[in-house]
Amino acid sequence: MVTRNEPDRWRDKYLALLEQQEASEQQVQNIQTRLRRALMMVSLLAEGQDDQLDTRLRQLRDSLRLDGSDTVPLLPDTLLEQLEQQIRQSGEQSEQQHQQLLDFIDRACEQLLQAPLPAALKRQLKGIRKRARQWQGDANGCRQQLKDWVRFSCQLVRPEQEGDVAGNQSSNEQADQNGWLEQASGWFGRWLTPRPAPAGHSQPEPGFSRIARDVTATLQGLMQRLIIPGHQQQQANQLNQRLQQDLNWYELVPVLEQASALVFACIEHGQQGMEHFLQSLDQHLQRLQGLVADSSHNSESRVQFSLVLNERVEDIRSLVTGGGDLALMGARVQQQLQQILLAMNDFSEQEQQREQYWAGQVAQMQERLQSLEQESGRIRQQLARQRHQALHDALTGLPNRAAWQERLRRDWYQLQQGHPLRMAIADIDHFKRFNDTWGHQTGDRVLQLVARTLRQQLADGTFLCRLGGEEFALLRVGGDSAGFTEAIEQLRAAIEAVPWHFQGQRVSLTLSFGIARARPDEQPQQLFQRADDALYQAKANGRNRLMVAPD
Ligand SMILES: Nc1nc2c(ncn2[C@@H]2O[C@H](COP(=O)(O)OP(=O)(O)OP(=O)(O)O)[C@@H](O)[C@H]2O)c(=O)[nH]1
Repeated sequence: MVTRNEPDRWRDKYLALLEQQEASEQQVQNIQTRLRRALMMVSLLAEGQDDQLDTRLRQLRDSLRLDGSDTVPLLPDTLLEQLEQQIRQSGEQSEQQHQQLLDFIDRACEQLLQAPLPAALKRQLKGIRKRARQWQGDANGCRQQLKDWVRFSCQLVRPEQEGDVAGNQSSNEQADQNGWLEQASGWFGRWLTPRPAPAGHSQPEPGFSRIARDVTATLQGLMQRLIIPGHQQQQANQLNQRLQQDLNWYELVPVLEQASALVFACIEHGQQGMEHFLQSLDQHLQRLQGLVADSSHNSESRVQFSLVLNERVEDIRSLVTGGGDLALMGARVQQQLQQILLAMNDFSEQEQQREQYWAGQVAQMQERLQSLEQESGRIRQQLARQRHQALHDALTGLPNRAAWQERLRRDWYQLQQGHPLRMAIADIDHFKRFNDTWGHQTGDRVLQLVARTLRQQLADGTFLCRLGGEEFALLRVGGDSAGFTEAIEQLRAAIEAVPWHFQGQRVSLTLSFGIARARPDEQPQQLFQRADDALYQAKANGRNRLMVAPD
């Protein structure tokens, strides 16, 4: 067996160790290279979170690249410390940002839940909000939450690309949601999607110009509902024509301006009309107020109504002059008019009741008046009858001595006025013999026949009465003495000419007369006395004659 010497053995051992060292160095080199690459990649991965951190990472990468050797780079302590501090701060900031993001999603969900969204979308929103609260402090959860939120937002904008947004929702809910989404996504979609540039424009037309169709439809609806005054009609027609054409976004602003000007003009016109109406209403109410005030002196209800009307009219006047919101003003005026109507109804009812009461009173009064009239007529007739009886002789029907006195007073007044007055007293000759011969009743009958004959013969204007017994008296105002004497003579002759018969016997019946003309300076009894004296003379001279007293 060959044995190696000691030097060879140590040389072989050295060479083996050298190879082993070279292999180890190579391995370290490989590890360093891999570590450097890993560090580079990690620093690149960590970039983009914070500006200061990015700066430190760039410095780190520069340091890693600096020597270009395969040796381990010498990283400055300060850089490592700064990097460490920066990473700590960045972590805290990242946590804060995640928290803010979750808070924001939470608030946004809260606000969107107030919107009239379909039930399925609301459920989805509630899920997002719930998870946002669960995943606080969890970066992965935060990212997941952000993803959910973005997906939900995409559904609002383009649901057709996201498929079934509500999962197991009912067909009704689906229809409801689709309707809403169609409207919402259509609007957002049109807003966000640009259209090719119109001819003559280099820029594509912004997507929001598509909402011009919605604006046009809305404006057309508005135009149909507007009450357009005559002087604005032309402007309205022009606007309608523009709206019928396809508007582009360049025209949108001027059309909106024109529409708003028209709306303001219509509102202003309506307001002026309303103010004019209110003013004329005020004038009418004032007149009504005046009428009621004029007739409100005697009736409590009228005074009350006048007060109410005053108050309401003042309210309306302050509304009219106060301006303010037109609709509110109109509503208040209507309210005041309602109050006036109620007051008028009350007033009218009270007036009706009052009129009914007074109509009843008037009817009663009329009834009483009628019965009073009948009563007074009856009394009048009775009085007339009594007066007639008081002033007439019951046997002959001629006026009596009382009537004679009354007539003499009246005619005496005529005498004092300058009219001549004449008197005649007549007495039946030997009347006593009628009573004595044929009885008292025959005497009465003689008195009646004489009275009737005298009355028949007497001319108008001569007053005849029975003074009592068989004595009659006559009075005449005016005329002359000869005429009066002749008239008396005719009476005498007429009585004498009557062929009187009593119990088959022809009987002579005559009258004697005494005549006198009144003197202005004498009294009625003096005139009577002179006439009576003349009668006495006639009797004394043989009866059946007349005697005239000297004037
Ligand atoms: N039947 C009747 N007789 C009456 C009435 N009033 C008076 N006498 C009567 O008339 C009569 C009047 O008579 P005298 O005064 O004497 O006069 P005379 O008989 O008319 O005679 P002379 O006058 O002188 O011509 C009396 O007998 C009375 O009773 C009466 O109303 N009826």
